[in-house]
Amino acid sequence: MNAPKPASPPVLELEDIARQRAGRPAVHALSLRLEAGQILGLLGVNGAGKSTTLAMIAGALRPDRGAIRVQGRDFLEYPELARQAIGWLPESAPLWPELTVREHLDAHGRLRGLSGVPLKDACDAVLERLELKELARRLAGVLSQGQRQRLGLACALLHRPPLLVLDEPANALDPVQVVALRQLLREQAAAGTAVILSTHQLTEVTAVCDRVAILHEGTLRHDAPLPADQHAALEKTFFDIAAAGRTHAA
Ligand SMILES: Nc1ncnc2c1ncn2[C@@H]1O[C@H](COP(=O)(O)OP(=O)(O)OP(=O)(O)O)[C@@H](O)[C@H]1O
Repeated sequence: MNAPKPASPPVLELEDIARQRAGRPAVHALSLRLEAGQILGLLGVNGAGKSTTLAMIAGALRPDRGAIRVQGRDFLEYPELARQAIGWLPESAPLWPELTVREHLDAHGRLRGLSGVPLKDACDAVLERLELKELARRLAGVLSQGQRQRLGLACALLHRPPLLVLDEPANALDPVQVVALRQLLREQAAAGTAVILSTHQLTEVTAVCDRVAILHEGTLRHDAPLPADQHAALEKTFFDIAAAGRTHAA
């Protein structure tokens, strides 16, 4: 008799992670799991700990405590995983003003082990998908905010990582590009990519996420699937959590 196949580990697993910033807890006792093909929206008021959480997942900030596993492997033991398994869009995409759009993509690809034809094909694919083809030779220093954001997204997608970590991905995008981004994220999820994104916009979450987590004062207060047509219910949950925090802080 065949032995039962072991279930594959979640794409991302956070186990009781915590991080202080400037001597104060920014993220506290945070645990969650993200499976292939899920789009998780991380909501929270300013300072709730969203960017700190995403930076820890991306390997840019080390947690003070807890474990981060990507595809079942401990992230702190295998930091190279960060480059290979994760596509990260930080809050403001760090770009070199004197490099062109294509040079950015080329550099990102090389850092992730791509070269030759696969690198060229990957760059062409994201230039096309993010509508950056016409801008390929333009210097990053003269891009508009929305174009910079699209270049940041292209860098995150380039090496086709199984996990996308996107901090405010709709920032600076015009309404047409916001809709295009939603479509892109749905495509990624349909292909099995797991996505975690932070936003202040409840509409972004209800438009594209199938699960929502709400962080408040560094603590996970809500983590639940998000069925379609749940905007009103999510709005109430979010404001109840935010208002309770205000009463507590007053
Ligand atoms: N570079 C830093 N140095 C010190 N403290 C920081 C730094 N960045 C963030 N913090 C603090 O950590 C806490 C969490 O901030 P974080 O940026 O993670 O929140 P956020 O939910 O992403 O907020 P926002 O929605 O405003 O971007 C806040 O109290 C913030 O002041």
